[in-house]
Amino acid sequence: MAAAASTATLSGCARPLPSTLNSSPSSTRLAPFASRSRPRRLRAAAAAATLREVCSGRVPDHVLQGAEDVGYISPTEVQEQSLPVLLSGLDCILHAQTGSGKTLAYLLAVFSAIDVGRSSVQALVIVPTRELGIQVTKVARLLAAKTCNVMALLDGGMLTRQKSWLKAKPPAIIVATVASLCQMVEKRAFSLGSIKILVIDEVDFIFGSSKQVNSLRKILNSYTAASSRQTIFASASIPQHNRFVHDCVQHKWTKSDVVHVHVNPVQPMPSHLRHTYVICSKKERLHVLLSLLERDAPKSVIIFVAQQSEKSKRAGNPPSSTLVVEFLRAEYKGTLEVLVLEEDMNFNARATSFTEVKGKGFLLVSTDIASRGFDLPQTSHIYNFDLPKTATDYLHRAGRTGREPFSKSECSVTTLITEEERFVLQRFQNELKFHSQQLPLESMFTFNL
Ligand SMILES: Nc1ncnc2c1ncn2[C@@H]1O[C@H](COP(=O)(O)OP(=O)(O)OP(=O)(O)O)[C@@H](O)[C@H]1O
Repeated sequence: MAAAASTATLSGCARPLPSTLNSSPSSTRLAPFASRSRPRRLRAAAAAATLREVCSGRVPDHVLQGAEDVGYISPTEVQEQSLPVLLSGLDCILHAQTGSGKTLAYLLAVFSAIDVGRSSVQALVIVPTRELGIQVTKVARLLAAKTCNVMALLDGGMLTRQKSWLKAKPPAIIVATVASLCQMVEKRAFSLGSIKILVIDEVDFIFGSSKQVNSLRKILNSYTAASSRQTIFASASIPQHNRFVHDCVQHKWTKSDVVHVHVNPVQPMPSHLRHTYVICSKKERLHVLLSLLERDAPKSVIIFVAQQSEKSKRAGNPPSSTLVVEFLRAEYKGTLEVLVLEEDMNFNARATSFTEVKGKGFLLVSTDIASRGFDLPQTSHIYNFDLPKTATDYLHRAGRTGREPFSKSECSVTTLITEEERFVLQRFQNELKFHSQQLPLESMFTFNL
């Protein structure tokens, strides 16, 4: 259907659109709710533009300079396709592969919307985890180049101290987790009345969390109103996205002319990842993992484990993370440091693990807490020690590697499964349209249990 529509007139748009909106690559689908029956396409841009050209006149120069200083010269595909929409002030659902550069795209929109001369909270970026919040804050501060304050209101933060800072000198931009934000608003530390732009990153994850969804609805509908702000939702996975676009308008989470920018709709999985799997028994798994690490000699690794169930806790079993970490600390002879990250750790320990993985080779054993938004571009290998629960979880775990946008070097994702789990992995393959190759256990591993 998208191929049939050749131009994007975007009926119902609140503001005049930049001329680049009439010319865009074929992979973008624009589905303004006002004309939902026919998703629209943009025509291909005449020539490759730089990030500065794409943002021309709409993003302050110092912000673009900051971006260039860290090497963001050419826009990634999602930036090229979404920035004309985002910088025109339209509400947007930013839907593109993991590692495709959505963060910079929405932060550029933030800087184009705020007035750094005003002393009020004007932009709010909501993230699901403290770790992702730290990362986004870092990029926002880098782009702000000290022209405005960026505050992180994150779970495990020093909220009492931040409350007085908020009152004394409101930051222009706040990056927050849902719980910490609501706590502050309910304590009347500040109001969201002057918010011009609201971004919700990993939106499907936050909406999918029973703990967070009610608070999120308050942020969207009670503390602020869609009519007085620009709203941006971002994720690599938005299941039933047409339904979601419909709900956005129906529940007034966005305005009615919200635009769905969907890059690579046919192939949600980044193409330069190599997927393999090994079939082994539960008893063999730790040894298989060790053999793979010795064989692959990875630069940096994330090993994903399942979060321990309440039932398993009650039965007094150790969680997978403990099993893997203790085994690797005893048996792994490589140079990478073995670190752990999981929900049950206290925030100081989480912060230490997060800081330590930055900037050096690591072997991080983590639950799905590291699967959303974590940007450690040096990660060359992912191992699923425990099978992810859903195809979406597989997608986000796999997307922690292959994150250098203009590099095509192959990164790998290896999943350890039992014979009975084979069909689950097959289902993920069908849903996400990727191929996974079996590594034969017997020819590769020489351990005796
Ligand atoms: N224009 C650019 N040029 C070079 N590198 C870029 C550019 N934009 C983003 N990057 C880099 O690409 C990597 C991935 O970006 P980002 O974290 O925004 O991805 P994402 O789309 O949010 O992924 P996920 O869905 O996994 O959260 C980061 O390391 C970032 O620094």
